[in-house]
Amino acid sequence: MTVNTQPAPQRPDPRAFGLPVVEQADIPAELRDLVARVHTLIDVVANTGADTDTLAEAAATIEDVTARLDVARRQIGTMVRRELDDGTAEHGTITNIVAGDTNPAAPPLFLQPTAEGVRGEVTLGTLYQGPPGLVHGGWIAALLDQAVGTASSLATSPGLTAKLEVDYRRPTPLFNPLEITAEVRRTERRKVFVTGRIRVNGEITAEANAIMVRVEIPA
Ligand SMILES: CCCCC/C=C\C/C=C\C/C=C\C/C=C\CCCC(=O)SCCNC(=O)CCNC(=O)[C@H](O)C(C)(C)COP(=O)(O)OP(=O)(O)OC[C@H]1O[C@@H](n2cnc3c(N)ncnc32)[C@H](O)[C@@H]1OP(=O)(O)O
Repeated sequence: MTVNTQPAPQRPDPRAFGLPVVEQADIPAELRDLVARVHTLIDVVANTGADTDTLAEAAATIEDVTARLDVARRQIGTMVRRELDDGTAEHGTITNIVAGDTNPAAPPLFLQPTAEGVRGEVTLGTLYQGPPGLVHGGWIAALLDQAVGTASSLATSPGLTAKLEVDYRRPTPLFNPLEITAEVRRTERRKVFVTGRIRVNGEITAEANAIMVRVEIPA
């Protein structure tokens, strides 16, 4: 059960904001496959030591593929509706940099409701590297922002991050499963106070305290 510190305000339908909504189940398997392959491609490109002929040939091929795909773009702000394990649903932008279904640059981090709030696991490679072998601090903040935002949205209603304070306690390593959790502490009018944590092998490497401000629902 999700923590509800006061009666849940009405959940806005993104269509009330003029945003299109795609059902997660309606995203074609071919697009998911493409996204996964491009995610691998980005990682390979970032780390390649291939010879210059191969690099030039690859660039030409990718230019061609890019032109073939860039024929029809989704509206900015397109949302995806995802069914969650507890039978509820959430909305997020389809290209969200942390969790977007169609974003090849996203890790992606999938969060599910728990008794306390939300929880997810993700393992990051060198695309997310800051110091050698370690996750970039900005990405640590991004993962935590996503977690506190989702916990707040599910427990109350969607909002924007007004404040995100991150304590970096231990280096967060690449290539290790990261456990990401967040829980709502309390609410005050439109403000939602949320704590988020990243753990590696049970040890907290980063902790965030955030204030989400719930968006007003248009009349
Ligand atoms: C917008 C379209 C939404 C569509 C909705 C539909 C569905 C969406 C669903 C999805 C979301 C689901 C999951 C989310 C996943 C990930 C989350 C990522 C989150 C982000 O990546 S998000 C981007 C970064 N984020 C911003 O881009 C915010 C920029 N900012 C502003 O847009 C304004 O600043 C705002 C809106 C924050 C407040 O503005 P405002 O005018 O609405 O409200 P106001 O100023 O009156 O503040 C009200 C009360 O918050 C207090 N307060 C305000 N700021 C504070 C601060 N910094 N520290 C402490 N308290 C603060 C005041 O003191 C007052 O408190 P009090 O009630 O006590 O008076």
